[in-house]
Amino acid sequence: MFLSRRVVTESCEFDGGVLVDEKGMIERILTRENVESLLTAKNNIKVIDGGDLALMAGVIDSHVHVNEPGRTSWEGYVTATQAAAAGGITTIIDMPLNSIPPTTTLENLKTKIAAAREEVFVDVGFWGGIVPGNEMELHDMVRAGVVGFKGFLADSGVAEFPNVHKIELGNLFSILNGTGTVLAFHAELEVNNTTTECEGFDCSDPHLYSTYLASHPPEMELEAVSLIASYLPQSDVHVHIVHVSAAGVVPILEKARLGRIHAGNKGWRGGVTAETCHHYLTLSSEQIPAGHTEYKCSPPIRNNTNKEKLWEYIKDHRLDLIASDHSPSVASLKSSNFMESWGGVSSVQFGLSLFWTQAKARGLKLGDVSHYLSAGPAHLCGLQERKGAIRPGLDADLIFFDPNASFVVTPDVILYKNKISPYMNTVLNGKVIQTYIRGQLVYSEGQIIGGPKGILLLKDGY
Ligand SMILES: NC(=O)N[C@H]1NC(=O)NC1=O
Ligand SMILES: [Zn+2]
Ligand SMILES: [Zn+2]
Repeated sequence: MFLSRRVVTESCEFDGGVLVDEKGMIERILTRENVESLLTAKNNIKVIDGGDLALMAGVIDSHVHVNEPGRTSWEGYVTATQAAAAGGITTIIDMPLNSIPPTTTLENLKTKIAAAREEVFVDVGFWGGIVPGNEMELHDMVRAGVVGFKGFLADSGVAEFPNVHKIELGNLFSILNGTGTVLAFHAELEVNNTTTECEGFDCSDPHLYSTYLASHPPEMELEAVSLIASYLPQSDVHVHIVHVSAAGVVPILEKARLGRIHAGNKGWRGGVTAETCHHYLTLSSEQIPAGHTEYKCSPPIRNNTNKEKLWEYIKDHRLDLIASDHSPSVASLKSSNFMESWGGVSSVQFGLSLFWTQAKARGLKLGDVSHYLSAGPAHLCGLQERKGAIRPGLDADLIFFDPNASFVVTPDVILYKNKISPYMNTVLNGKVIQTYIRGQLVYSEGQIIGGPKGILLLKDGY
């Protein structure tokens, strides 16, 4: 039995307890009064009392690049999942690219599974990847239990994961129709001579962030999302836009969602959703110093006005979930040159505190955290009957969180492999005190507890 003066759900907070069964599932939610009478009636119930700490559903980070096997000097299952546990994340979903092989065939998925098994400290699910020519693999990967597929519309940054071409989109949508899977897009499309290289525009100083920002204008996102939206009327596939940076994407998606709802789509959010990431909600282009490529990601971090617009959409429930897009690399790929450096921000460990720091300052509540960081990603990944909330029948993936504590991001608190961060030496509000997966303690006050207890979220037999 977990006790707290502040049990948090999406819709309310109360003084009470969460009773967990021997399989690690939530059996009952109790008010303090009912806790007292149950404990009086039964004296063999083990009690874990968090006192005034908030008891919340564990975070689900649906967008993490683990990179194992193949680029394990960048990240790996042990370090990524330990960092996740320390950050109050109880499930991550591994992105299909940057590992070698990428998760683009059933065989490759099995290679990933073999690398991950026995190594994970939180539960791990998998995205499959879409590249030109792997259409025949998609149904097999759905049967194995991938949560969905991610494809790019522009260069992915790694050679073994080429992007999908416009001409292939129609076929892709029809192949996935009726499978119930999710089709997620990295939505950037090269427009008006934009390129990721120093071609076609003034690139005199590649050490300035403004040079990189100018090479990835909002139109790249808007055009990509408009193109994807044009396929929605003929399809029932759940479409998800990952890492939205340009706020203008949101109204385009809403129009597409409305169209689908009018056409009778009964799926979650009309089968059209979008996420944004902690870096777009915390950082702005104005503050990025020359040469500091730990801030480089794609799509890029935009200006403060854009950031505040994203927050407006969050307050109005016009975005669906928030993820980290933890995409680390070795330090040697993060030089002072924005045009050449690896694009990816490392943050898997800090998402909850990053979000809470900003959300609290804007008057949001812990229930909003559970909505965007737990329930939303659970829904996207088809895990809503298993994870993402404090509700009877779900896994007891729980955290004790101190919303009033703060800490400084320093190399010694970072558990992911390459200790690079745009948040280095900054103060974050809200501290994860303990993390439990399926009722078992995996992290407590700075320490990982015991060996890997995570499982892989796949269909039976995989
Ligand atoms: N290849 C890769 O991980 N790219 C990621 N990095 C990033 O900043 N956005 C991405 O999609
Ligand atoms: Zn991406
Ligand atoms: Zn990514």
